[in-house]
Amino acid sequence: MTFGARLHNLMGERGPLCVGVDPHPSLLSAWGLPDTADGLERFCRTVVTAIASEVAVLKPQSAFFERHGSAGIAVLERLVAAAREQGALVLMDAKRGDIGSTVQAYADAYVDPASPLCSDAVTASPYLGFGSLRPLLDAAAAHGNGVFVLARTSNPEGGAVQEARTSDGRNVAVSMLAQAAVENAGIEPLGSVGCVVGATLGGLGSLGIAQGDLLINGPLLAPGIGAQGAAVSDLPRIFGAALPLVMPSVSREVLRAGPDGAELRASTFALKAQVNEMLIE
Ligand SMILES: O=C(O)c1cc(=O)[nH]c(=O)n1[C@@H]1O[C@H](COP(=O)(O)O)[C@@H](O)[C@H]1O
Repeated sequence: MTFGARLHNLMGERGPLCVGVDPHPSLLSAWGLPDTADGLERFCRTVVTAIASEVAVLKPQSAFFERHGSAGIAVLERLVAAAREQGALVLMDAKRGDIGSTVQAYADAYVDPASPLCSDAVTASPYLGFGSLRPLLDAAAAHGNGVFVLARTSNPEGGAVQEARTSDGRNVAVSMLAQAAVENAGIEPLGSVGCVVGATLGGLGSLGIAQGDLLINGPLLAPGIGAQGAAVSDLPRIFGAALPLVMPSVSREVLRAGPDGAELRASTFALKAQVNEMLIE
């Protein structure tokens, strides 16, 4: 089954909330854990036990594992396996991008089942050109996995690049959305090439993005809720008719509830309820 189909089904069963696994040093400390690979392992075990059977997608942020070197990567490998055992899809937040020949190696690492880091999907930066991601898009499709391409990121600096105009007059973010839509054209029930559009953006009009540009027939990852200042209630204004494609993504706002597993679960349920309510309205 394709990633898009698996995600579509699971979003229907569990709701669209994606929880990010971002073991910041400050969070490890707040949880009473050491800033070591062992601390990381215990952090991940708690998160998986508490919520991996409740959310559609867990999104580990690779950087927080990489900073612990090979021992951290080993923890990440175990996290991927444990989360999937609980039925969650894993979106590896690695934001990789390079020339095509190197992107092939990232494809081997993140979307090929022969790799211990293979995930259901991976985030990718298209800022060496959308076409440079071709080996990753092709490998993901061949293995039934997905790719999330950065379009308009949640950080304030993103606009300087992503709102720049391309030679055809569209802005860069819209051009990325349009190219993702081409990849997903005609695929039922949902394509496997997602885009990232921050939940922090206020109104799209001022960004040169029309709501119709968001109808890419693929998932829209919307980070920025909680710690970056956006709220679930901002989503309808930003996404409008594209709301059914949106996966709101939250890391610190949920993780702060730890280390108690029951509180972590309660914080996740509270956010899931907010998201479901917003979808019904
Ligand atoms: O690809 C992402 O997930 C991402 C894209 C983006 O535009 N903004 C963004 O914050 N993220 C990631 O989403 C997570 C946000 O974490 P919190 O701000 O703690 O919820 C981090 O891991 C970011 O790297």
